Amino acid sequence: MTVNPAHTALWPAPHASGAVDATVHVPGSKSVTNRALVLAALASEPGWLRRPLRSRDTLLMAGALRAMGVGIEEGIGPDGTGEVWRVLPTGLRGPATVDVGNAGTVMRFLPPVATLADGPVRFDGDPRSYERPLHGVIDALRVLGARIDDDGRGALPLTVHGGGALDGGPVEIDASSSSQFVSALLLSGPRFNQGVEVRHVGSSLPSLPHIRMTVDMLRTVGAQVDTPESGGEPNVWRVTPGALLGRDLTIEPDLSNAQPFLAAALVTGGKVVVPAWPAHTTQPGDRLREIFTEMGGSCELTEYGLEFTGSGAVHGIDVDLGEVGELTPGIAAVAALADSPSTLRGVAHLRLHETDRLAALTKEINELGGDVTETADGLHIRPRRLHGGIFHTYEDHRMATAGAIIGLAVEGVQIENVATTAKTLPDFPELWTGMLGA
Ligand SMILES: O=C(O)C1=C[C@@H](OP(=O)(O)O)[C@@H](O)[C@H](O)C1
Ligand SMILES: C=C(OP(=O)(O)O)C(=O)O
Repeated sequence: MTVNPAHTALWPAPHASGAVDATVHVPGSKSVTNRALVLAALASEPGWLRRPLRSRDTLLMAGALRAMGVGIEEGIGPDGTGEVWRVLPTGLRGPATVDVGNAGTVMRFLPPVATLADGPVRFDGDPRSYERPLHGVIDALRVLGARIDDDGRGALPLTVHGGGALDGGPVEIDASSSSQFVSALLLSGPRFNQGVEVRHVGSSLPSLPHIRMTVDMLRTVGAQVDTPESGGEPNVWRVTPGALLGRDLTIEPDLSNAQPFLAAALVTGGKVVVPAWPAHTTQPGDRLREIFTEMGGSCELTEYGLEFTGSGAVHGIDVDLGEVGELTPGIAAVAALADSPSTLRGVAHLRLHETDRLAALTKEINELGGDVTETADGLHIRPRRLHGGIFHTYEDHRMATAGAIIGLAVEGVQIENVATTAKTLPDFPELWTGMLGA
């Protein structure tokens, strides 16, 4: 077996010698970019994405759509203000091969798209992608009329035998392991002959803001969507069949990727400004304004962006993160440095994310001298004096950024495979050292 040297490399996490004071331009949102790509590919006319995120997950999405015949031209905007991608939809083609990497958005959002292709589309990905839940999408698509070959586990790898169209209609799913099952079916829903009606029948449903993001973006491209919030039944989303418009969309900064930078202000008692923080957004990262304020900071949202200031004190928190699970690693890192214990709840489904995030956070923080225990649905974190050591990342971008947060306050932390941040934030090491003025 060959070992990728990048995966074993150790990155000395910079220690902050004082309060940070920086403006950090955070690249575009992964979740918005990948939804925008899918919707543009399904539209009946060309569309544009301004300031898309260029990272492993979004390049995998673009590559997969290209493999199915979609034109995606990458260029620079006429005003020189950043990247613009022009998406030229076509009749979707098979045979095609899709590499999903370890991108939840690619492995879940694209099998429904592939049912519309005129031939087989083979899906494969990183070893971890075989373990991540996909049954909600596979089973639902079969009910809606699709032919899918998998190995019987309801997971990757698989082949969707696109027939050029899909009946669609009503379907029940259990999306308690991932909100992305619901988003996946809704995003392609307008292109199914009968649209789609998704009824979630599971015990809980994580990441609701991400489902709202899907609904909002569908409506922006002209789809008609009925939701529990618009007066419909609880846990039922209905998408009417119809053509989608090509739009000119500007992608918001990734607020979940803003997290480590805001955390830096919090743990060093400094100040970080994130320009272009949206006044209204469905991104879960917007909840950081409230969560990090409760943990000791304060913030001001202006037309320019978000200014977040640490007070010098960091407090523990008792919080249900079920709606904003992807914020858990960064919150756990801050909680390990706080002046009181924390309980993070509602995130059992994180065991099936990029890695088992609850186990990984527990192990890595404890190996630096911490006192973290796993609960059935989260973590108990009792802050202790931490020491340096290797912080393993398990090919999880948010483990790497969590380790960097701890490294600000604890000397001698080394992050193994910081390059794994390329999943959603390839510039992380440069942005981090830039913030610290190094
Ligand atoms: O739809 C999306 O863009 C996402 C939904 C969430 O997934 P889960 O509901 O599987 O947690 C989130 O954690 C992931 O980072 C992005
Ligand atoms: C869970 C995450 O990613 P994915 O889209 O692969 O599910 C994440 O980014 O925290």
